[in-house]
Amino acid sequence: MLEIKHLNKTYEAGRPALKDINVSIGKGQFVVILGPSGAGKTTLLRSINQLITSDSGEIDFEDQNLRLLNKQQLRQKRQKIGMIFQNYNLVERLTVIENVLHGRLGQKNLWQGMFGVFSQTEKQEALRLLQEVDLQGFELKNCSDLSGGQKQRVGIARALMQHPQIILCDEPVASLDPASSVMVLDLLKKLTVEKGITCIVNLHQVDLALDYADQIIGIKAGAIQINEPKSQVDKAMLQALYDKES
Ligand SMILES: Nc1ncnc2c1ncn2[C@@H]1O[C@H](COP(=O)(O)OP(=O)(O)OP(=O)(O)O)[C@@H](O)[C@H]1O
Repeated sequence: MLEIKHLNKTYEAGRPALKDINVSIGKGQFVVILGPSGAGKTTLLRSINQLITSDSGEIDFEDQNLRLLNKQQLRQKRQKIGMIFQNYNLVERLTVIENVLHGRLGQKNLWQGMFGVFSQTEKQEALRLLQEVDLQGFELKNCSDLSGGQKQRVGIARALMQHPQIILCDEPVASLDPASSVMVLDLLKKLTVEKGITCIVNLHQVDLALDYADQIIGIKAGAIQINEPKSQVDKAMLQALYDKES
């Protein structure tokens, strides 16, 4: 469902951050991107929905190369690609339900967006999604009053409000304690299994990658070093990925 072909990216005056990346990702897969700090994980993830502009190559989704779309076309495709972030990217002064409804902003015109015009159906869906992420009763709390794990679950509900086919997760558990990390990753895994949503997840924790991934992409110095189903990934491959010498 997502094909990345010959993708390259060099930041201004830097060495290449992505070098000829070729990856194929199937529907409903839980894909973990691993690699040392500075390897290019965030650049790869954010290049998929064009938050970072790559230099060449293809990102094929629904038979279209996302790199070649105009603004309007890209806006439509981005609706199908949700994103969650290490720092949650919520509007802290707004309530939980308002933040979830923001997942629909991409489908609103400027006027509707500015005045927060949401239908009864959308509000009911937001309530249902908050139940799904186990946050019933929190609807009217301000996001600033939530724990990190709760904030990340609001972020997931907001992404689901878009009806995404893919969710990009940029270090979603890096700021969370172990119990909250498991809760968030369990939830993401459930989305892949039960809804067929593809989750592409940058992680620093190899143990969690091995617990949750269907496919592991290992990236080092901007190049793919591992691209395998988890069952094919062994300790030596992971050691080499993080080894400074190899
Ligand atoms: N905006 C930028 N301008 C210039 N160079 C950048 C920029 N963002 C990233 N880089 C460089 O690109 C390379 C890849 O960075 P990236 O953030 O993608 O790595 P990463 O694997 O996500 O790292 P980490 O695990 O530390 O978050 C690094 O050498 C980094 O310094």
